[in-house]
Amino acid sequence: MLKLPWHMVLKAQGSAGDASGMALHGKVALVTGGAQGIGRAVAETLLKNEAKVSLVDLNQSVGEMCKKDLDQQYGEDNCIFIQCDVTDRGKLQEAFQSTVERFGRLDIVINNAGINNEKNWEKTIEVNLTSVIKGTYLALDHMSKEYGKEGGVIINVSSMAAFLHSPHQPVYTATKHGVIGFSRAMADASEQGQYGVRINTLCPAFVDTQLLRTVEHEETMGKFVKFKDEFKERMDKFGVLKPSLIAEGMMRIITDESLNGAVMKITCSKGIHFHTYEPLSA
Ligand SMILES: NC(=O)C1=CN([C@@H]2O[C@H](COP(=O)(O)OP(=O)(O)OC[C@H]3O[C@@H](n4cnc5c(N)ncnc54)[C@H](O)[C@@H]3O)[C@@H](O)[C@H]2O)C=CC1
Ligand SMILES: CC/C=C\C[C@H](O)/C=C/C=C\C=C\C=C\C(=O)[C@@H](O)C/C=C\CCC(=O)O
Repeated sequence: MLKLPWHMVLKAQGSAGDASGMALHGKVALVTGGAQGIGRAVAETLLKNEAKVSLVDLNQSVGEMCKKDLDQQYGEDNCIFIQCDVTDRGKLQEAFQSTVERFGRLDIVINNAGINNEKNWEKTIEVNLTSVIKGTYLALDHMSKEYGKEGGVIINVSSMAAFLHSPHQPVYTATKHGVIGFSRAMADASEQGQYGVRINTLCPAFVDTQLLRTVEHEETMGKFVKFKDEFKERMDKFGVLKPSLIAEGMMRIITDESLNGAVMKITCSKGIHFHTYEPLSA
């Protein structure tokens, strides 16, 4: 397999770039939480690289606006928007099925939808962890060679909160730890079971999206809102990333076929890099 350095192959989002941008022609991606923020950024980069994209999101109005914008930029037949609550197993299953029926295949799944709500912490677990598990299993239903499919790649979105816990978001932090553990275990299962599906995790630091603004509000932070000043100090200290850099990291995971079980970290201080784990000792 010819392996070009990934930056030679892809058009980064938002830049003219002189890369061929043909890397993903004919590929189909499903992005949960794709209507805004990080999900929209990666959807744009996927479309720029000639993939077809299924935007799966709870927010009907924002999702329809996102699709309208992307249609204008990339043509009307290259993305669809499916209104779906990822915590609704049946609806999520239908979203996957509709995507395959519309585009004929599925190659890339990005379980990105997430919330930050310490008041309704059960919902946070449902969206950030349980639905990532559901989305991973549905992705395997449509991509795994164990079911006669052609293989593919899954990106589950965690956070640097899994490496630098904070008193402001204990349950959010727990869900992001869980995403890493589940994804690494599933990557091993995929390798040993010869599913042909690479499963990787992405851990951004602070990113300039709507989610980051929830830290100000009692209705999302509950009693932990009293720690918001410390949280904002931490944001000042570590900096805030652009969604486009997260999209760049995701494209690297998608195009580097050597990556399975990887935990990519993206921070202002170190950019795109990977967490290394000590080998298990007896
Ligand atoms: N913004 C940040 O600082 C960081 C975000 N992340 C993670 O990145 C992912 C994306 O977050 P952002 O783009 O920042 O947030 P965002 O709030 O801008 O976008 C999240 C999208 O997910 C959708 N969504 C929420 N609940 C849903 C549900 N039940 N079903 C379907 N869609 C749903 C929302 O409608 C929204 O369009 C999340 O998993 C988040 O935890 C990780 C590290 C840092
Ligand atoms: C309301 C906002 C919700 C979520 C935002 C996000 O998911 C939370 C992020 C929490 C922590 C971010 C930490 C950022 C750390 C860095 O930028 C590093 O450069 C330095 C810190 C530690 C490095 C630890 C390591 O790399 O293992």
